[in-house]
Amino acid sequence: MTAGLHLVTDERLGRDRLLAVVAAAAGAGVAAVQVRAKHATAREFTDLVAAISAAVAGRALVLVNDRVDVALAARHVGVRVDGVHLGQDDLDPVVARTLLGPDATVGWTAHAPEHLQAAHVLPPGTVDYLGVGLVHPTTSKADGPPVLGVDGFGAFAHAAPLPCIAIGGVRLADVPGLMAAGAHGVAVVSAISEAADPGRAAADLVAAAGGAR
Ligand SMILES: Cc1ncc(COP(=O)(O)OP(=O)(O)O)c(N)n1
Ligand SMILES: Cc1nc(C(=O)O)sc1CCOP(=O)(O)O
Ligand SMILES: [Mg+2]
Repeated sequence: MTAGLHLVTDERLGRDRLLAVVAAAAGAGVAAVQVRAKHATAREFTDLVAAISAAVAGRALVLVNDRVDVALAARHVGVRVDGVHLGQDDLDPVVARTLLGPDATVGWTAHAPEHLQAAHVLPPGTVDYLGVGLVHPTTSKADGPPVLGVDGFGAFAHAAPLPCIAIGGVRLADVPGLMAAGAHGVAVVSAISEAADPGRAAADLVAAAGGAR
């Protein structure tokens, strides 16, 4: 179930703080934890996915950012991994779906009209949701896509053939407007990871994004 709140892990955090944030967010009812580690080796990334999956302890989906090979490797050694979130430069989602199987969750980034065209011609059942941003400027991703604003997100979501998760600078105050604009859910890094009480922040965001799973 991909609706609701997604926590995307913050690569700026040390490992102990990161695992504490993930555990608190899972306890607060996030729908998914997406493991994002742009500078890790395949082995480091697989180890991190294992540690995060243990911290989640079955309370949320565990998704791997970018790397189908890492998702498969973690599964191979017995780690619960539910799927992947792929960008436009990552493995083709049709191939990812074939490799991961029909029960996996596959998310895909879309932020331009041509990405919507590509989503429209996907075989049914290939991608579960689209990640759409930026809603607002972000400090969590260098060279992010253009800012859409809440209204721009809503227009994009209404033209999309799949449920859309809003991402990029999303704060608690944005969530009601995004949900009203047609969001299937929201994804955040900073709004949880930078909070003084990540569990409280996650619980408030979960409630605003439609409640616990
Ligand atoms: C939910 C969600 N939406 C979009 C993204 C961005 O993915 P991508 O374009 O692959 O960029 P990186 O995260 O890999 O830098 C996302 N991660 N999650
Ligand atoms: C990883 C990522 N992808 C984005 C996109 O729009 O493609 S925005 C983003 C980071 C979002 O972090 P924060 O909640 O701290 O703004
Ligand atoms: Mg990516």
